[in-house]
Amino acid sequence: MLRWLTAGESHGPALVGVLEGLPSGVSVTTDVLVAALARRRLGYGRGARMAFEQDEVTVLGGLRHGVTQGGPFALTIGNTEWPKWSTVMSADPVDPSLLKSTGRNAALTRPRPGHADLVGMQKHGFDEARPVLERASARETATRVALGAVAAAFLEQAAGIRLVSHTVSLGPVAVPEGSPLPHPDDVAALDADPLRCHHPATSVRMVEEVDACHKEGDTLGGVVEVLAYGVPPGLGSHTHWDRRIDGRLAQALMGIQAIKGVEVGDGFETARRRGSAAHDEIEPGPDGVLRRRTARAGGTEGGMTTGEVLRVRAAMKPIATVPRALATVDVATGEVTQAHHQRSDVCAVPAAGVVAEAMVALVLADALLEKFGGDSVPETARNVRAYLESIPELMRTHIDSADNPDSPASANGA
Ligand SMILES: Cc1cc2nc3c(=O)[nH]c(=O)nc-3n(C[C@H](O)[C@H](O)[C@H](O)COP(=O)(O)O)c2cc1C
Ligand SMILES: C=C(O[C@@H]1CC(C(=O)O)=C[C@@H](OP(=O)(O)O)[C@H]1O)C(=O)O
Repeated sequence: MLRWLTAGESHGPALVGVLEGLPSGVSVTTDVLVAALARRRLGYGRGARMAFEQDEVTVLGGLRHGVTQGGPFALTIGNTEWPKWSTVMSADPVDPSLLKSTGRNAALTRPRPGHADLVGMQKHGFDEARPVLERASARETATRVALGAVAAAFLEQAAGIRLVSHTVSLGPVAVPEGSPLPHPDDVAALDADPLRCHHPATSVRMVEEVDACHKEGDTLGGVVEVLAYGVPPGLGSHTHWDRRIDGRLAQALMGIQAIKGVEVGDGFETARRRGSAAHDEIEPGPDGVLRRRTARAGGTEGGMTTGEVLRVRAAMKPIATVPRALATVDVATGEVTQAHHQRSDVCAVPAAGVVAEAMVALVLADALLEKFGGDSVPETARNVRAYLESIPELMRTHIDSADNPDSPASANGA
């Protein structure tokens, strides 16, 4: 079992992450984590903070000379803005006069609709939103991306699984249905695109949409898709609700700030189809192993991966801190007013794609370890191979691997 925990506030000294249950022998370096974090900061429409703050990664445990040791992997990501916040966010009590002098101490009593402010204050008995928003903030997703990069390294090294994510829609602008899916080799090109969109003409329209929104003091949401190639059949289980891989992916994706919907494969569209047009018919492939004619299910059946490309989508609502501030009530005075707003992202959909990719990596790494175990990468890899070879010949299915999604060579057991 793989477990991960994060701690830390948006304007605290650092974020903290622990990944426990990872085998030894995963090759990963601080540079890999830094590169993963840089990807999360990309994307057109992000606010001022992304430009001036850096992610300072320090690995504190579980890694030696670039190879995991089998113990908990622990890291911190320093908030370089900390010196400006060290009084407001001090762990220990501070002199109130000192607090006043920071200029950052105005009580946040005008909760933002769509953010955690009001309900967080109610729930915890706080009289302002600062302690709520500090932890509700998606700054925390930096930690998940760093831990996800370790999980992704394990997936690739133990089982040849590779991931890629992209933006499929932004507000009303969507990639046309039937457009080619990105491949993991496209990650660099996707990261270079302002919206992490695989369809250049749509990306241009998305940039225009962000600009229009920005001009009008508004914000945007959108939909991201994560693809995992090379996933063996049988991760997850049909036997119990909380073992289902689709359920676990949905929980992980819905656990990202602002994600309000998850689809596996064609998702809601599938519900509009007849059964004859909804499922993936099975046929003998030219290479003698079974294939599915279509990829509507998104690589899962019965709560288990099928060997097809795993395809999941997450829908992000528009950013809650709307510059053209939304109506609210000052909970200190009862006055009808506008929500507090200093700065915010117009749109963070490209970043959400990178976070979603990290969450899928963590869930798949957990499921891979559950099925195959292994205290070291070679042991897990050996178990994966032995399992694939054990599947009777007439039952073997093609695995859509990143090396060759349609090649008979990537059929399991071959
Ligand atoms: C990468 C990322 C960046 C975000 N940036 C902002 C932001 O700048 N301003 C904001 O109000 N919300 C932002 N959000 C969304 C809030 O964190 C989220 O709406 C809030 O935590 C409330 O949770 P909920 O949307 O799940 O209800 C961002 C979310 C993500 C995933
Ligand atoms: C700092 C990050 O994202 C933040 C997420 C966020 C929110 O409300 O979720 C609000 C903004 O922070 P602030 O209110 O301080 O400007 C974003 O910048 C990050 O992703 O690293």
